[in-house]
Amino acid sequence: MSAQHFLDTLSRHGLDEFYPNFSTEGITQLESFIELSVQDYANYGIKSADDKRKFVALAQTLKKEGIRPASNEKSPLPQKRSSSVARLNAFTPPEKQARRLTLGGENLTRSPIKTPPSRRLSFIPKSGSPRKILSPAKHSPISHKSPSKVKTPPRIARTAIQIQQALKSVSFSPTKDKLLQHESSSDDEEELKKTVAAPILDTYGIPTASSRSGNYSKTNGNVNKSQASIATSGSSDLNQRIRVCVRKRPLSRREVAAGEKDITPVAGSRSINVNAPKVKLDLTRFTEQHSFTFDEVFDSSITNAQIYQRTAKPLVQYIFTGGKATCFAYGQTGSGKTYTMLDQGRGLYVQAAQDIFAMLAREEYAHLSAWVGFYEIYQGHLYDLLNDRKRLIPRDDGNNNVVISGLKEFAIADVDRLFKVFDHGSQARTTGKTGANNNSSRSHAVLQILLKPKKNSSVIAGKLSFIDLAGSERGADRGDANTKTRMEGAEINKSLLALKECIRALDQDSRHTPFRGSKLTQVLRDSFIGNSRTCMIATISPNGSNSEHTLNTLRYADRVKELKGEQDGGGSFIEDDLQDDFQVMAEQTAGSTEATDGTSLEQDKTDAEEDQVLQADGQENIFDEDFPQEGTKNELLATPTSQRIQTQSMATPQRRQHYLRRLSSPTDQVLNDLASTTNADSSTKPSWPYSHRSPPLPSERPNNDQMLDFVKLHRAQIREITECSKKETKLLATFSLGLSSTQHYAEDEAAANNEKILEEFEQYLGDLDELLQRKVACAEALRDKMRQLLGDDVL
Ligand SMILES: Nc1ncnc2c1ncn2[C@@H]1O[C@H](COP(=O)(O)OP(=O)(O)OP(=O)(O)O)[C@@H](O)[C@H]1O
Repeated sequence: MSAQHFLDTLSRHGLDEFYPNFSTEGITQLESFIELSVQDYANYGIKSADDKRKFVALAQTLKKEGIRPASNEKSPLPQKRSSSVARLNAFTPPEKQARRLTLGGENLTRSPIKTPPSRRLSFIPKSGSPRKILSPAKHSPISHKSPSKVKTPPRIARTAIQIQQALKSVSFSPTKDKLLQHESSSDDEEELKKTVAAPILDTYGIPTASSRSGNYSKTNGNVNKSQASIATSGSSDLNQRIRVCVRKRPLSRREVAAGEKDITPVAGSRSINVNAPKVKLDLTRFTEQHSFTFDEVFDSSITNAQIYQRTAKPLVQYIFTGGKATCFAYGQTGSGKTYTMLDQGRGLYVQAAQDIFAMLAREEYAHLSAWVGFYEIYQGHLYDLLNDRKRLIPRDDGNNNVVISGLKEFAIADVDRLFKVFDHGSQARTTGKTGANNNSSRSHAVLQILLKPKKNSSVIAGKLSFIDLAGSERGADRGDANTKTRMEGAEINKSLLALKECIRALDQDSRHTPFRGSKLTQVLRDSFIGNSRTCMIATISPNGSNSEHTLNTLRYADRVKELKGEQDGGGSFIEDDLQDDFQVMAEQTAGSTEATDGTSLEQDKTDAEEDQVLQADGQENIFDEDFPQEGTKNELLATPTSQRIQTQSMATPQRRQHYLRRLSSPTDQVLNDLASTTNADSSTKPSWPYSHRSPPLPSERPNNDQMLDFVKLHRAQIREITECSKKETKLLATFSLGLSSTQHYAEDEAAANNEKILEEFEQYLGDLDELLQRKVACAEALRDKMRQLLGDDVL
């Protein structure tokens, strides 16, 4: 009986998730399996009574079917495993177990699990059957047609499926494959002998492809030719909710001059392999081969125009149906993110804009106009690239829409105008020189193209965002020399880590997704939930010295690919909101103690330090130019709230007065309104108490959905305001602590300290100002909505 048969049997009984546990211990055949006693099961991660029952039943059935225990001389089954191994299987996620299990000869020897060689070999089928390719449909992450019904198999099961695929397809013989050539050492016999190739591994380290020695060219790359024959050529659905593509850039001149080779052969239109050069401890070189499949893989010869057709174009069409779409590039520095997304003239945004304007020229969309906003996330803060790098604040409008308070948006009529606006913004973007890229983006840049009705520019009828993320690698790897660059790198990585956490949470259907972990994730939130489409383009460098980064990028992309389609906002987020409400209440109760807690004060300090307003570069004023025409005919409403904050300015005393009056006693206001309405016509009972005017027609009254929307918005704003209040309390506590400690200084020390405390005071006021602005923005958002519901003249 073969390992395949064992796995098939487990699958038939719904127990295939345990296969990695068995095979790790060398149990790959039914004959070995039936030797196990019930007590042994726990060692293989079979913990629940139900699972145990199933296994007992399975063993009995097998025995009845005539399966006999393996012969005694063969019985290398460990009677007792070391506790570390038991722990491994009990608590290690299956994909990790699988990874440990299948990292090829090299990694197995390093693994703490000492598996007898014969057992390891039993994992490999004898014959070299042709490799079967996962069908696109099976492998594609989410079908847009019925996302809620499509269930991605849980990782554990998926891993088993992958193993199954591997078992069906793997035709290598480790003994035969021991000596394979390394592409860079073809002329050197000695080197050749020292160089070995491990089987091809997928993301999780599972062998995936035929790696018989015959499939490897003696002189050249290991998998290129063999993989070409197994290429997955079918194209994937362009309209998936989350689409993940990979783009490989060509070798640069510098890399060619340094004798670097392309180690990332593309196999067909959906698969890519990475032949990562490795060195063993004894300095023997070998190649670790990985195989990945995505929705689409673009080889280095593919142009931006071709990529556009397969990535951003479907998103353009989607936003004309009223949706939100995001296209973002992720990858290490110098891998081509900016070139792909925001290259002036060739970037995807240019082609998208051309198509958008072509669509707007159609009669059916004549009522819409296009707007553009451009900002960056640098060191944890948002800066408006079209408005003198003004600090911006992201917030949630209560409908799972991310709104950037204060963002200046410009109406654009054609691509030329967009170029000009973009050009201006690009110059304001933070770039720098890193070890890997002379013109490296040190921030995440977000270019938004919005569709708005011409008659009401406060409504967003479609939104397409292009996000050029900052490089994903560690500062040390970039060869960053100075502290500033390293700090930038740290912040970039913090945000990308937060993004990863969110992706992981979504992937695991976690109850709570930590979108608030960073500004980047706050901004990207609506790309992953609700009525949205997202296309991620993972950019990779092809050369050997970047292989680790390339693998990291591809693994990251693979995670995104597996996001489930059920994350559609809706119910679960309402529940989240409620949960948050309770949390807020609990926190409010505990609020006072928190402020005096030493740990949180320490955190406050860090927060305050992090929040230092960065020196804005002296930018020329965009409004000096003859585009876009600012403020003409009130067309420049950014987000409804933000623009008003800017133009009407809370700073005017009247407005502040008005605002405070409203905030302080809404009930009085309402009662007065009510009284005046009642007095005006005592014979008519006021059916519309908030109104100064005659009651609206029934058709104008808010319906249930609108009221529900309002409640959601209100809840979101309360959350935001509460968060601000908490920060305010911390801010206050930190500052007052510092202030009171000055009283204990001797006179001479006090003078020196005064300077410091003054600085801190300014900082404190600056931070407070920002928090107050955020609160005001919340109140304004609510009022905007109220106006929308009740009419402008009501409030
Ligand atoms: N597909 C490609 N074809 C030709 N040249 C490319 C391609 N992709 C990138 N390049 C070149 O490689 C260099 C680095 O690209 P780019 O600046 O886009 O990298 P990046 O990933 O945005 O880096 P960073 O994160 O540091 O900003 C540029 O000179 C760019 O012109």
